[in-house]
Formats: sequence, C-alpha cells, structure tokens
Amino acid sequence: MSKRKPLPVTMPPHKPAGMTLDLPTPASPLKIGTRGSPLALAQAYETRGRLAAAFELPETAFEIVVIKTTGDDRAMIQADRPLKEIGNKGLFTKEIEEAMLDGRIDIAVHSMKDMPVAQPEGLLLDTYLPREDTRDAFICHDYKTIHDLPQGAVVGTSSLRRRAQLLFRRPDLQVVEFRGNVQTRLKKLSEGVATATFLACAGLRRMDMMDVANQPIAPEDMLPAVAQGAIGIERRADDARAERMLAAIHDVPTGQRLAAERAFLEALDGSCETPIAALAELDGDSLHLRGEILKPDGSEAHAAEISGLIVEGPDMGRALAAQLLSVAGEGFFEWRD
Ligand SMILES: NCc1[nH]cc(CCC(=O)O)c1CC(=O)O
Repeated sequence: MSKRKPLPVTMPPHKPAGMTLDLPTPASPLKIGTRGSPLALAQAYETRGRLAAAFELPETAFEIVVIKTTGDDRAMIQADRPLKEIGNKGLFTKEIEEAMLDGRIDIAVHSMKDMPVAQPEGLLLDTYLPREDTRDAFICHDYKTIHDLPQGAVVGTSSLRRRAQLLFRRPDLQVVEFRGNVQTRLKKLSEGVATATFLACAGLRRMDMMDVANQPIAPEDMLPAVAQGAIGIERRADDARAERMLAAIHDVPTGQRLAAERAFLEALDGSCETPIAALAELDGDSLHLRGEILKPDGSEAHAAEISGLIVEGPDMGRALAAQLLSVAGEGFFEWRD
C-alpha cells in the first residue's frame, strides 16, 4: 500500500498557470474609499482588518481614502431641510462611485441600509461582511421605552421610517429633524433639543459605544430598515483582483438575508422617501421575512411575514411586497411624487 506524502505546509495554494493573485503591497496598495464620519471609518478599518487577515498582508498594503460627498457638505445639508428636497439619490455615494470608476479608489465600503438597490453601470455591490445587531436602540436619558415618554414629548430623527413607526404608536409625540452623524445627534440630545432619539445598535457597536445602546428595541416593536447592520463593499465589475480578494471575506448568510430584504425593497420601488422596514432571519435552510410599509405621518401601517427556503428569498421578498401593496390598496403611495 502506498501512502501519498502530505504536501509541505509552506507550499502555495495551487494556481492555474498564468493566473497570479497579484496581491496589493505597500508600494501598490489596495485603495479603500470611504466617507469620513467616525462610523464610516470604523467600517473601512473593519474591512481592511478582514482583508489583511485573510491574505496575511500588513495594513500598509491598504490605503484608506476619505471622500467627501454631497451628503457630508454642511452648507448643502441645512439642518432643517428635508433630505428629499435636496435630492437624496446618491447623496452619500455619488462622489465615491465616481472615484471608483476613475480608478482613484479600488473598493468602497458602505452601510448597506443607505444603498440603493441598483448600482451604476460598471460597478458591483455583492460583498457583505457578517451582519451586526440589526435592531434600533431607543436613546433617552429619562425614559426606558417609547411608551414611557410623556404626552407631546419631542423626539429627534431624520429617518422617515423611524418617524412613521413612532407616530403610528404615539401620534401625540412631536418629531424634529435630527441630522448629522451619530456623535452630532447624541450632542443634540444632551443639549436638550429632543427628549429621545433612535440610533442603530450596529453603528454604536462598531464605534465601541455599546453603553449608549442600552435600550435596544425588539423587531416586533420597531422593524429595522432593509439591510440595517450590514456593511457592503463595492468594486469595479472588471477588477479581477478586487473580486478575488472580496470573495474571501464575503459572508454568505448575510448575502442571503439581504437578497430577500432588498428584493422586497425593490418591488416596492422604495427610496429614502418611503417608510419601509424589513428583516430576514435564517433558521437552518429556511428564511423568515417580515416586512412593513407605513404612511410618513404614521397614520397607517401594514405588516406581513412569509417563510420559505433560503434560495427562494428574493421571490419571497417580491411576494411579500405584492401582498402588502394589495392590502394597503391603491392610493397608499399617493403622497409620493
Ligand atoms: N443613515 C445613517 C446610518 N447608516 C447606517 C447606520 C448605522 C449602521 C447600520 O445600520 O449598518 C446609520 C446611523 C444610524 O441609523 O444610527
């Protein structure tokens, strides 16, 4: 009986002839594009850390390139002006995607909940890091839950979804615009501009601010935004190096969940102007999807859920959207232009 000699551990993985992996080096780094907010930077560092670990590269083989977007421009974004008036399509992504198409950056790191369902020609957004906590947190110094807030209390949020969900439960409350990054909003809260606000647990965790998120809200009480808690990494469709590198850090379960949630969003033709919530969860080989649509003033809300095989996720997303649209009836989206 002949035994095969085990391969020496130092032997490089088999590569077909002519296909070099062409990894980045400090002299020729992989350029990671990101916005400059503390949360965006934390997400870019996490991406860099995972890529460096997967390919045993030093951090200097990567360059973080901060890109200012229209959405970050303080003069453009006056605190009291609704984002939809400024034209929110690509507000936080346009300049980053242009930089990628120009080759100034190789990949871009995004919060998936801020990303439209379709990307510009030539770009792909199909890599996701393992999803964080998907819940919203109730941020309030004096009260534990929405229901404990006094009559007429002021709540700050710039999220149409959170505003609608809140007013659906507590029509007496007053909602004020709370623009800016997480730190800015927390500052406004401590200055007394509002009694309470909401922030995603995921963002707080990624910035090591879990003490702030001490009042997480169950999805039964506030269904999160589509893709909340997921980081996505975008690349040029023709960049073979980026494709191979990102494949090594992609989280398949997160991709399956987002496929169902984003199909739901797409079927509703959702944008930042539409209060839409959805959450997919996996259990073995099945997927459970919950969805909700609301009127912006919280006067009406419709929720439904669906279960099936993971592979049917996108179909379930579309089916759930169709079901909610038929329940809501024609005219539900009438306020939309
Ligand atoms: N729109 C801003 C935004 N985009 C993603 C997150 C949090 C992180 C995430 O949900 O992945 C936040 C801030 C917040 O909602 O508290």
